[in-house]
Amino acid sequence: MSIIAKNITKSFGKQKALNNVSFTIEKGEIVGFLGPNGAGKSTMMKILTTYYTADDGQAEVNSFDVQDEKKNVQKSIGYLPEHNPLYLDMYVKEYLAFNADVYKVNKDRINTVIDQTGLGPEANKKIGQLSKGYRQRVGLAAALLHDPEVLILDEPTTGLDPNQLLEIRKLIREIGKEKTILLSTHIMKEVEAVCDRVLIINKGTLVADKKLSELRDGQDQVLVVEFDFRVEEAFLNKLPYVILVKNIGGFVYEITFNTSNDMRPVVFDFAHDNQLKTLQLSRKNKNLESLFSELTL
Ligand SMILES: Nc1ncnc2c1ncn2[C@@H]1O[C@H](COP(=O)(O)OP(=O)(O)OP(=O)(O)O)[C@@H](O)[C@H]1O
Repeated sequence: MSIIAKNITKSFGKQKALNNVSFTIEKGEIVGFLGPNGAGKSTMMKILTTYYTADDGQAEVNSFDVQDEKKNVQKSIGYLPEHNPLYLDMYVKEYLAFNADVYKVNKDRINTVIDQTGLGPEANKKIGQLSKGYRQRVGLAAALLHDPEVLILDEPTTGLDPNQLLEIRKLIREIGKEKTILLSTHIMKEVEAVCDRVLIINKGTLVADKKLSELRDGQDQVLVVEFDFRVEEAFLNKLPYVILVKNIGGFVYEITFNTSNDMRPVVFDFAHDNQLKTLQLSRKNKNLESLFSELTL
């Protein structure tokens, strides 16, 4: 297991930033840490990176305890903080060499991480001359210098334009082939584009831990059906695989089925056989967006 968090609690004065949060992340996973502003994402990341100490609970990175084996945890982690602190007057290579000194990393690694993050064309410029997207690449390159097993990225695409955003996401996916990645964001599309799994946190509490594939191919299927006449809900309950029928106004019903078979033709035939006309029939899948708003509103 690359990351283990067990019952982590952390308060700032009266403000409980994290309340009994537990999760595990396996080697090689790319996990999105999703939550509204102030949910506790950065606090959790800072505990994992040893910047903060939890009030309660225990955490491990790469089998090292974040409290008792800080040095080993730091060696195992590459961290890109939310406000990536770069020295704008330094040249890219100079900055990476400076970091290599701090981490006592062989200078050969500089060219490797420059290649890995696609920084080549900009490597001889001053950081201050780079676009925000390239500055993020510098941050990623610095985080990768000591070849850590785990990358912790705090909102890595904030402030990037749509093209840079796609490029950085692609890069993260590429890096994720070799590393375990935990990245925080409040952009659902980001999680869908990059991650294998999502942890949703709200007001310091973990409210969901789901594989993206489960969300995509989930068993529950929700259909929104509009008939030309009122139908008793008990009548619609006769449909196969039905688990829930809800009238959502007028003659419109939300019907949940527990099957991955497409139920639209079945509902259409059922209506026809019972002298009903189907005015609308659409599939409303439980996607990340609906799950997120259900859990964090
Ligand atoms: N150093 C601190 N001192 C006092 N309160 C803090 C500190 N760090 C975080 N908090 C509070 O803890 C809560 C969680 O903050 P945190 O930064 O972890 O949230 P977040 O999910 O990362 O939010 P955002 O998406 O806005 O970055 C917030 O209410 C925040 O104000």
